[in-house]
Amino acid sequence: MNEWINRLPKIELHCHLDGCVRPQTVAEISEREGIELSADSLDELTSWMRVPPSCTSLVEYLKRFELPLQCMQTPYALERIARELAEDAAYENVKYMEVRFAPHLHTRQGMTAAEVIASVGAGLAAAEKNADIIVRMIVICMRHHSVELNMEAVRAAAQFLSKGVVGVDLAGDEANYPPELHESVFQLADELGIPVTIHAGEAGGANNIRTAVERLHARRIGHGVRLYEDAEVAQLLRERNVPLEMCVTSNVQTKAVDSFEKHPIRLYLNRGIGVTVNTDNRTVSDTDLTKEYNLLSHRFQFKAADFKKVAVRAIEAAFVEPELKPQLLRKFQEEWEKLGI
Ligand SMILES: O=c1[nH]cnc2c1ncn2[C@@H]1O[C@H](CO)[C@@H](O)[C@H]1O
Ligand SMILES: [Zn+2]
Repeated sequence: MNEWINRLPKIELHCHLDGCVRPQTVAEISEREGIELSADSLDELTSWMRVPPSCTSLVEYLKRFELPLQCMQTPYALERIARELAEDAAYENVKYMEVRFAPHLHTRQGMTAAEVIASVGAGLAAAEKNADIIVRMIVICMRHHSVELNMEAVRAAAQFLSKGVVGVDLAGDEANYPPELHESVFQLADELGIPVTIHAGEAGGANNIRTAVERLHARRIGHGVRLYEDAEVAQLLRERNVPLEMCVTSNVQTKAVDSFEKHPIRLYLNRGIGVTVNTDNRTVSDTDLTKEYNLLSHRFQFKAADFKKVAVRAIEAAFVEPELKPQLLRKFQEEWEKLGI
């Protein structure tokens, strides 16, 4: 571990709320709400919430969200989990973060999508009061949900624009649900003026990245690991200035790449593709942003200049109110100066 990496100012654009729940919090909420969990100890619970080393696909990876979701069905739970995630990130020196979640995965006990968003927003706002961090929300549409339900999610997101929500996303099983199924959903998002990011090129090919940009209005791409398959799509991203939200540990676990050695993050950075560094899911992937930065330092020869470059790119690509960006950039510059980099 390098001490200076701990102290680097950080920014995260791709982080799922339900993939980042503290196991201890799941234990306490299940106790409080009388939810029966099939784990006898905190260690066992923690191992159920993490992806096993044997994971072979995104579909298998996605099964790990069922347990935390059982404990994310009330305003209390959502508010607390959101606050804790923002506090955990602030502790790592994350200065700006976008937290994403699918409102319709949290309606099992009768909450509406708007109530879900309001609860998460309240938790994030509480963390902002106590720590030096700005946090915004991205509303996720799920690939296996109907177009109608996803349109409802987009309309709910629109209600919270400039009240914490800054974008919408499409997530879930990419291999079985191609992006074009939800073209009309993101057409609506565009009409409502909501910025779009789309998970693509993770469990599907580079063609999904093209579809996301050309037909679903994506301004950023979640993962985009398989961009290397098609030089024309890479050129499209450069021309339109569309960056990738890369999550190296998660990408190896879901087998978007076979191994760390084969991960293209360094290649993309060298070739002028916009690269940002993210965790995806802190608990499910057993990581945090500091671990990801250390991984990049040790396995991908990331130096201070590279970390600065990805941070500047992430500030540019952030969906936050544009007037906050100069202030954010200044904060990063001050911290870099303190570190002498
Ligand atoms: O890397 C990913 N790729 C695709 N879908 C994901 C990934 N991580 C999480 N989710 C999905 O997004 C939902 C809402 O947060 C999670 O429940 C999970 O199903
Ligand atoms: Zn993701």
